[in-house]
This record gives sequence, C-alpha cells and structure tokens, in this order.
Amino acid sequence: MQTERLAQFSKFGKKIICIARNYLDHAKELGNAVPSEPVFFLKPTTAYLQPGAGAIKIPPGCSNLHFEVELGVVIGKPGSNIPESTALDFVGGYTLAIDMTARDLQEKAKKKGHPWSIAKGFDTSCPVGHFIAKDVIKDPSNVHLWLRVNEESQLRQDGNTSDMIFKIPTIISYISSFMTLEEGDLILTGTPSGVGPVKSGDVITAGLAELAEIKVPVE
Ligand SMILES: O=C(O)/C=C/C(=O)CC(=O)C(=O)O
Ligand SMILES: [Mg+2]
Repeated sequence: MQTERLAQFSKFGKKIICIARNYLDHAKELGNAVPSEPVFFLKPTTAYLQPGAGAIKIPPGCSNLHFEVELGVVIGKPGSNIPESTALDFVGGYTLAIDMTARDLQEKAKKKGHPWSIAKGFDTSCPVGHFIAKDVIKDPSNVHLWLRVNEESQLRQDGNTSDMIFKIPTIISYISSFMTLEEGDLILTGTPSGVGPVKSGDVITAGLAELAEIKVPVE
C-alpha cells in the first residue's frame, strides 16, 4: 500500500468500526457490564471530520453530546478470518480519533432496543487526526490518550491503551471473522474513562502522547 494512500485513509476506507466498552473504568462509569468478547458498531465514512475541516455539529434533538478519545487503527491490506498471530501485519498505521456520541439519543435507543446509528453516526461524529505511520508507534498497547475541554487545567480524559480489555490483535481477528477488513478501514479501539458533555462554543483538544494532537470546536 502506498504511503500517500494510507495518508488519505478516510478517502479510501469503506468502514469505521468502533469497539465499545473496551476499558474497565469506562464500562463502569456508564454502568455497563464488562464484555466477555469484543462489542462493535459502525459509523458511516460521512462521519469523518478531517483536521482543520471545521466544527463538530450537534445533531438534531441532542442535548447531551459526549466526547470519547480513542486510538484509531488504520487497516493496511485486506483480510478476513485473520488469526491473532498475524493480525498486526494488517495494520497500516494509526490515527487519533474522537468518537462523538449523542449520549441522550444513545440512551433513548438503548431503552427501546434500537440501534445506535444516529447517536454514533451523525455527520462530524468522527473527528480524526493525520495518519501516523505504523513504525512511529512501536508499542500500540502502551500509548497515552488524553483530552481537554477549552483551557481547563485538568484533563477530562487521561488514559493509556495498556488498559484495553481486548488488545489490537484480538480486535482485528474478531472483527475479521465476521466482516472482511479492507485497505483504509479505520478501527476505533474504545475509550478510557472520563467521557463527558460539551456544548456549543467549547473547543476540544485531544492527543495521542506527544505524537498527535487535534483541536476541534463544537458549533
Ligand atoms: O453502552 C453504552 O452505554 C455506551 C457505550 C459506548 O458509547 C461505547 C463506546 O463507544 C466506547 O466504549 O468507546
Ligand atoms: Mg467509543
């Protein structure tokens, strides 16, 4: 895969696959059971908000919009039924992502047993950073993830991928046993604890250690 194609993963990728409840403290803060196997859902690629491409738009009917900072894994080559032992060979690189969530719409959907598509998949619900080449992150299972709102001195999210319940090889292997992974697909690997609301006029700054930082306003 050409580096320049990977660098534009969002133009070529067909799927954004998101892992849910992958950090113990986050599952607990939302009162969810700890999953015994990975739980995932999809966002459409129209959810992407590229770096510097504008603001997060609050979807209609939402009055509790949450941020969730996450490590994104960009798939570098197609595969299905990928064994855990070779799963990392399918990683093309990484990115920083925020899984914006209309928490009130999600709660409403959960109560009715409906899918989370609106709560998780609205336009601008997936702000991302630039592509990070695979060799820049030597150990993706030990990366600092952080998020700040406005100029607050206290970070709202301050986690590490070492706390993931299901690690990247398990996630790739599990997803690919159901759906073929394609070049440029993006997997969001779940969020650590500290998720919370933002309102119109706030600015979210999020980072992956010192490797990536994005600043996104909320419209
Ligand atoms: O189960 C819930 O109430 C909420 C789950 C999420 O929003 C899951 C995630 O997107 C995540 O854990 O990152
Ligand atoms: Mg999430």
